[in-house]
Amino acid sequence: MTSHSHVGTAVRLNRLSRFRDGRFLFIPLDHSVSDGPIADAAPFRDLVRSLIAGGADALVVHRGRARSLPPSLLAECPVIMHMSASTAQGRDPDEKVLVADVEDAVRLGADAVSVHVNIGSDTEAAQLADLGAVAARCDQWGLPLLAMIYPRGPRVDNPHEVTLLRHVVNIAADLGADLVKTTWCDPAEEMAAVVAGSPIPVLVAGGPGRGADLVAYGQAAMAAGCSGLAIGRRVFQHPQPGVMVRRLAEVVHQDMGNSLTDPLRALAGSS
Ligand SMILES: O=C(CO)COP(=O)(O)O
Ligand SMILES: N[C@@H](CC=O)C(=O)O
Repeated sequence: MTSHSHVGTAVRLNRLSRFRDGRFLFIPLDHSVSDGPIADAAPFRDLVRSLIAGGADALVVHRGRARSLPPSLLAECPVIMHMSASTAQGRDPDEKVLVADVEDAVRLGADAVSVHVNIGSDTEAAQLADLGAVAARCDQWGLPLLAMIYPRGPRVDNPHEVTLLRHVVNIAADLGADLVKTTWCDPAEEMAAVVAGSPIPVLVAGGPGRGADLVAYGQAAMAAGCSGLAIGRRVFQHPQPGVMVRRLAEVVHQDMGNSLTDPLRALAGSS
């Protein structure tokens, strides 16, 4: 497990890993702001139930969305409160702005916060300033910070290029994030160099529907040394999201064999 000088941060980082093995399967559901609704209200609650039952380590949601879910449900799985927003309809969808503060997360009972930064965007400087400010606030509260940091914008030719990805994960670490989520590397074997160059655990995002098998994708990421997966669309758009989470949980927590039976049993009971 990651070492951390702040006890609160270390305790919460442990909670973010269901089996306390330093591996993470996060399911981001923040797309309702960036891209549009994920599901109607009642089906959304059912989706959350199935993701938890399937074995997600934590869910990433915006502040208001978390408040719309039953506290009893939220108590079953750590929540990472997302603090950044932009929409596909905006003048510049790469321009992420802060829409919450760290104290909101504390009031919500969240176990961590996340901030999105697009390196190479026209507003990179403001997003970096936001990341640094949130990192300082997280230090005060002992709350882990997940940086979602991508090469994305008019100055980025290839967002999957290894040198660029090595740079962005180091920016996240240098500015004070505890975990970094970025995009996959192309070719995939070079992801190991991204992980090796990062002083903090690296999680890989899913991206929109791609041809390759998602489980194989997860296996390749873990084999490259990633500490986990943060996969949104390809999980919640799957015909059986709970089943897909279960398969990915087996990939992420591969040494936890028998322990996985608990969420699996819960999944069977909820279907
Ligand atoms: O973390 C993510 C969005 O915040 C990744 O989501 P996707 O897997 O849909 O790209
Ligand atoms: N953080 C994500 C939101 C969902 O897709 C992004 O902007 O890419």
